Amino acid sequence: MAPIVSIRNLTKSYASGFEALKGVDLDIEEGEILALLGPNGAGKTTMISIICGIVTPSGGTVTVGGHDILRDFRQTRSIIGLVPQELTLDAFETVWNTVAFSRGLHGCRPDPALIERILKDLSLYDKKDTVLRHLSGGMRRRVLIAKALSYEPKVLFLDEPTAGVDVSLRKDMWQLVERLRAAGVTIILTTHYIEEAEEIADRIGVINNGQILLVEEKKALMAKLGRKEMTVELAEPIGNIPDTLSPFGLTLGEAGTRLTYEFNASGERTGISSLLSALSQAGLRVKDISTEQSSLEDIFVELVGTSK
Ligand SMILES: Nc1ncnc2c1ncn2[C@@H]1O[C@H](COP(=O)(O)OP(=O)(O)OP(=O)(O)O)[C@@H](O)[C@H]1O
Repeated sequence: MAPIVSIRNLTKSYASGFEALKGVDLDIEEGEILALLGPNGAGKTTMISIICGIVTPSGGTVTVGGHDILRDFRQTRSIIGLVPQELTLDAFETVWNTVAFSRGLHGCRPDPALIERILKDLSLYDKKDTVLRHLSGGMRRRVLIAKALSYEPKVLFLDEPTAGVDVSLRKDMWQLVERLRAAGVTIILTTHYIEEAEEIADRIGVINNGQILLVEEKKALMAKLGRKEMTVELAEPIGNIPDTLSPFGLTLGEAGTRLTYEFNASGERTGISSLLSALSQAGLRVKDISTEQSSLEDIFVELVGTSK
């Protein structure tokens, strides 16, 4: 199946001469959830803004649903929803009118039943007649999402949807993203919460200094780059690691009772059983064993750190 969003050699230089995007290539598949991770200033918002028609690209092409974002901007914008980072809402309008008006703006027929469902899904229905300036920041963020959903986009961009929101709203948001995916919506989100990407994304893209460092299935990424560590607690301390254990590349902790073994969790052989028998042959008694896997956060920090 052709990708729903296809980005080729996308560049952006701002008027200041700053190169925010330096030749980005990216395909986004229909129905997937892609999380874009990157430090502040990496170029995430610039990329999303270009796809949504808010910023003009300096070079390259982007198609959405097979349509060019510049030539066929009406078609592409009608299938894209954007929940921006900044809260841009009319403070004196009611929740209902804001959301219903957004649907009209996108040329869709009025559909009060749909608006009602969206507001209920976002726990906003009891606030439907409240003017926006009387809502909390978290509620206003929900209104931004309701606005973007009001015209039933096929592709939804969420630019840091949970920045500054409380834990319960974050969990609600994750559930909503799941429901939208089940309904076939493609979702691209940027986030600084790596835990969020780990929780909901199918694929992870890492962007830094205007370049995509990698795009990979979350599970494959964790398996490929994730290292596992096994810690062995010895019953009695040792001064040195016996020579017979040297092939395992162990490190000995300060107290002489903790041995650490690093292994590749996705490899055919982890070497754990041979290590355990070598320990017993060396006459070392094992008190406890634990393993730890590197998280997406460790992987991200390492990737961005080495690309500087
Ligand atoms: N209008 C502009 N004029 C000049 N430079 C800009 C403009 N907008 C953004 N930039 C610069 O482009 C770079 C990328 O910004 P962008 O907002 O795309 O990053 P981001 O990855 O979304 O960051 P954050 O995580 O902080 O939102 C930054 O260095 C920013 O200062």
